[in-house]
Amino acid sequence: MATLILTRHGQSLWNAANRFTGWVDVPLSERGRAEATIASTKLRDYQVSVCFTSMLIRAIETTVIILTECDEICGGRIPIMKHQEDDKDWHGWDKYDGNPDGELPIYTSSFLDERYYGDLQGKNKAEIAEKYGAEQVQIWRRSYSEAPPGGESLENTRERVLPFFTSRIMTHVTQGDNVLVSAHGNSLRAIMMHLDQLSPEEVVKLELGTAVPIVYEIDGQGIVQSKEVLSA
Ligand SMILES: O=C(O)[C@@H](CO)OP(=O)(O)O
Repeated sequence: MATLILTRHGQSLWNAANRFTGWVDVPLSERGRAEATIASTKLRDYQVSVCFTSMLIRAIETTVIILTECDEICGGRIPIMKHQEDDKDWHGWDKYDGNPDGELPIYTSSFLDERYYGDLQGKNKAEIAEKYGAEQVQIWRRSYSEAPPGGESLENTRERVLPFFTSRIMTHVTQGDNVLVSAHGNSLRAIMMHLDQLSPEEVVKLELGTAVPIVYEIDGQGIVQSKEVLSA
């Protein structure tokens, strides 16, 4: 049995400004950093041995705050960023003869990035709802297969995220490693759709709070045995 912790990043400066963000690399707000610190406290009784985060700074900041504000979760190891090690362009600059047992790897991957929001990126959500109607905007934001103009649908996001999740992340989980994943509303929705066996109709209602950890216990066959949302 292993623990898989999923967490959406803390509030970003564009979440606070109600702007569509997608792949725009916006950092956490002050509140977002505080939310990540609270998440860290909630996770103090868990120990992880490998972490994954998207390439976007809001997810990376959230991971680092969780691991360093309450370092029990690292089990005495030092967290080290491992940037795109799978990438053919990775040039190995962070290679050194260290002590891997004393380190907690944090793998970054663009497969975990937020849904690409296309032409909506940077636009204010309320202004777009005024222009196109609240119903249309809700469909762009939450439907499974309808993509926002020029962007990715949740279905497209799922096609991008799931192969990485099953090949890289679940491999650790089924071997018994406790894993922390920090990502985004829509990339995590895709993962949770798979873990919770949600239909396209059911996933429409799934909303994730900023920096709220979701803790799964998963057996060696990859079957979910329990799920707990560590909300306030
Ligand atoms: O703007 C975004 O990238 C996302 C997450 O903040 O928004 P939404 O909730 O509309 O998917």
